[in-house]
Amino acid sequence: MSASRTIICLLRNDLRIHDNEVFHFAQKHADHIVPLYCFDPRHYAGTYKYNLPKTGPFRLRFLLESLRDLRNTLVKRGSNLVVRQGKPEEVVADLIQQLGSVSVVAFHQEVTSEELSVEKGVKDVCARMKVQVHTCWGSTLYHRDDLPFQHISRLPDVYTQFRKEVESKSQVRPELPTSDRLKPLPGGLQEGDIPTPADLKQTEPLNDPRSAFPCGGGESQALRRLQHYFWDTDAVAAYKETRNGLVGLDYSTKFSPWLAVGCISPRYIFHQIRRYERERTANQSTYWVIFELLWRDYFKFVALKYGNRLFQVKGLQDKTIPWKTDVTLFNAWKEGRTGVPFVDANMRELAMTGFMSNRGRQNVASFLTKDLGLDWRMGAEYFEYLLIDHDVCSNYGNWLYSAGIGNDPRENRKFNMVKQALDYDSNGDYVRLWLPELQKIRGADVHTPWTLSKAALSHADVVLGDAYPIPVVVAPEWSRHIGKKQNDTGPYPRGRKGPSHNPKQHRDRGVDFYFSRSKNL
Ligand SMILES: Cc1cc2nc3c(=O)[nH]c(=O)nc-3n(C[C@H](O)[C@H](O)[C@H](O)COP(=O)(O)OP(=O)(O)OC[C@H]3O[C@@H](n4cnc5c(N)ncnc54)[C@H](O)[C@@H]3O)c2cc1C
Ligand SMILES: Nc1ncnc2c1ncn2[C@@H]1O[C@H](COP(=O)(O)OP(=O)(O)OP(=O)(O)O)[C@@H](O)[C@H]1O
Repeated sequence: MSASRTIICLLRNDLRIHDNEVFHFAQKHADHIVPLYCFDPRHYAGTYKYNLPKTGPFRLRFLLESLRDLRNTLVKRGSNLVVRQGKPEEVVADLIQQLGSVSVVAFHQEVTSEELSVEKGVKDVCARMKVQVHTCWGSTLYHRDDLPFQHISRLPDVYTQFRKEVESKSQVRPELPTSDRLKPLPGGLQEGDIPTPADLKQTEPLNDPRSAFPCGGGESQALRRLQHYFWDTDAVAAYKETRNGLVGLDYSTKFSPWLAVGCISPRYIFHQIRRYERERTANQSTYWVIFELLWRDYFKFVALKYGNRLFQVKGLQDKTIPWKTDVTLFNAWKEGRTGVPFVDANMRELAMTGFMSNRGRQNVASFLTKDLGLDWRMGAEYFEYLLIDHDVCSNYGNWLYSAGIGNDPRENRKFNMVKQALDYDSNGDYVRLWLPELQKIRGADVHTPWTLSKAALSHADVVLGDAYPIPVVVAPEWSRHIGKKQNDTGPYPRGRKGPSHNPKQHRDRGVDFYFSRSKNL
């Protein structure tokens, strides 16, 4: 009789049992399976350039919930989650030594250099200890091996070209089946405790009732979210119309935090969409979820193509831009105190909840890079710290795109903060939700407090430069939109003539007002 074979499944961003190739492989080839998660101390150190904490409180809480959920699921299926604190390459070496029966270490491959160096470390240990390594690919909709490009260096630099090629030439693979019972742990192995935030010297975040992402981590929650968004409410059938929303849970899928740690498989989402299209309705909205998931794929493949250039100041285009590193401006941006309400509301939402809409992210990124001229990596690292859904490729890829040194073929694209605010928060409700100090400014005037007269401000109990800042910058192009699309009369009661109805007057007064006050900055 051959000796018992144990396979260690090293889990990282694949915290699920559905459509999980690592488990699928181990179930086929092992007598015993060790599902292993390591709390890698490097994830709790500082970010690369600006030394911000690498894992913030919202993401940590979400991760701990995801691990507890995975452990429950594994226990129900006759297994358990083994948890250790330490570098994966060292933990794996200890386990191989301790168990004596390990034949293979299996894991999903990642694409960026920190993760690749962990993989190299694990491979080196395995080679030394004569244990095989089995690697899988499982984080994208389209499998890396199914891309229609001869080599990753041929990946198009423009998303639309990539999308058209994969959509016409590649197929999304079927999901892998999941076993009802998993092969057990080897005897005598301690599962280990899932740490608390305090064990990792982190704090427990508050629950803000305004959060657009009031959900918990874990595969069960992810599957429930899809059930809700697709099957219970049909919200997916209106996704394209609602996806640019700012308030509430259902304006977009909110799959991103679960996707980031692998609680849900993109292939599973894809096949559920196809089923929904067959059984309920197929429209632009159902397609658009796939369109957005393809952006996520694209940034992973971009990271494969460009390696560490994803993190470098000159970006993918090797462009030298004289970025500033002004800490006062950076702090104003971080804290939501730039004096530009649409930016500040988004930044405060992020700080209070770990989430921000896609519309918000595009705007605050454009503001940081184009209006403030700050090093894009300051923004990317701050997002890395705080975002509940941080995904290294999507985050750095989108930041490069916003900074104009990534995959955007258009030159000098810059968002107009006032136009964006008026288009996407036309009545100012989003801004008032996050900036209570501006609550009494009615309607869309809340987007441009610096253009209001002293009387209007005083009527709304706002003193600029005191409770709310004077803008740190006012871009000339904003004035084109001031006074437009206002559904309300601003801080004036209805029927009384307010100051904001004549765009020209408003513009002139706004600019004068700002520049007269700006001397005090
Ligand atoms: C500066 C900046 C930083 C970002 N950082 C991240 C990040 O760290 N992690 C992350 O998952 N997304 C990031 N995004 C992309 C996007 O904002 C989020 O994926 C989206 O807001 C998540 O909400 P949702 O799941 O409801 O998205 P939906 O609108 O429902 O989209 C469905 C899915 O498509 C994918 N997707 C949508 N838009 C994008 C995009 N622009 N790029 C890549 N994938 C996309 C996501 O997986 C998302 O869950 C960033 C965008 C910007 C502009
Ligand atoms: N998953 C990740 N998340 C965040 N940052 C990452 C990730 N992977 C890599 N990086 C960062 O990006 C950096 C890449 O930048 P850079 O090319 O300058 O590093 P390098 O290749 O180590 O060279 P150098 O020695 O010049 O710093 C890495 O050192 C790492 O800190």
